[in-house]
Amino acid sequence: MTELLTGKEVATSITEGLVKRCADLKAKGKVPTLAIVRVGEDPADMAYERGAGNRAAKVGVEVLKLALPEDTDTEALIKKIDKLNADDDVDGILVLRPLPSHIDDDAVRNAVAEKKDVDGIGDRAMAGVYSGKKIGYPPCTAEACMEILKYYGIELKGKRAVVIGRSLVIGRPVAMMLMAKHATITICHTRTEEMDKVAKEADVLIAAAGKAKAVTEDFVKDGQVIIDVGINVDEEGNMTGDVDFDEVSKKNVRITPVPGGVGAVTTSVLMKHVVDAAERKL
Ligand SMILES: Nc1nc(=O)c2c([nH]1)NC[C@@H]1CN(c3ccc(C(=O)N[C@@H](CCC(=O)O)C(=O)O)cc3)C=[N+]21
Repeated sequence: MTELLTGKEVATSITEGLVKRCADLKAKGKVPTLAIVRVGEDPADMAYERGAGNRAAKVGVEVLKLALPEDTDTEALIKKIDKLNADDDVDGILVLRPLPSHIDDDAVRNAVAEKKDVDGIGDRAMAGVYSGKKIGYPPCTAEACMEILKYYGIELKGKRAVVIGRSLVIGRPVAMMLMAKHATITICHTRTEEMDKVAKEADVLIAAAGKAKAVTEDFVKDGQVIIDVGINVDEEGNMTGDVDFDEVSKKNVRITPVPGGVGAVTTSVLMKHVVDAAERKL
């Protein structure tokens, strides 16, 4: 039987303390504020913006939305970010990515002030994840995966974790965070041979391929825990993960749904980072 590892209760447990912390901040004259910067109208970005907005409203975080046209250039985007860096009211900055290909992603990533980099996109934040030092914030999605595993009491020590995807946004950082919890990690990517066989050896499988239905029945075995990080939006606007859910759920696995899984937790982790950043200012 398939068991769903739903994000809702994980999200609730993360946001529980945040409402009071926000109220306390406001009593001291500080309104915790997140700026969301979006370039273009990618449906995954829009979904995140919507999800984050809803979560922020529940917690008491103020959201400032900045929507820029698809043809915005690197210089103009960095100028906007610099303004937010200098704005004392803004505690956290989330730049939705991937950015359009004409924009210099490296320059933008590192333009966000370290103390406002609540999604850990800058090199300094990444160094923190890789060295295990507390520098900045880890990427929210990677932390969301770890929160789900923790909430459901899934043992990592000595276990085999296979991550599908090597992106800076999720694949690499989540692998480091799994290793920090003493899992033995394998990272698969587009050039991996016999990926299905590698994936099948996992006790915990993290699907972050960035492709709908990339993980089929052949990738999974009974007893596996599957964390589906994918946010794919089809022509009809329906959101699906990277796992072929209908096929995979025939097996005896524990799996996160999409929507209602990792994404739902990501927005809560984001709010936690914003509240942390706001408190550090006082
Ligand atoms: N710098 C950056 N970091 C990201 O983590 C990032 C990004 N850019 N760009 C876009 C993608 C996509 N993404 C989502 C996260 C949560 C939901 C989410 O809240 N989903 C709800 C449904 C929300 C709704 O549809 O209203 C759910 O899964 O239950 C959706 C999408 C993060 N991403």
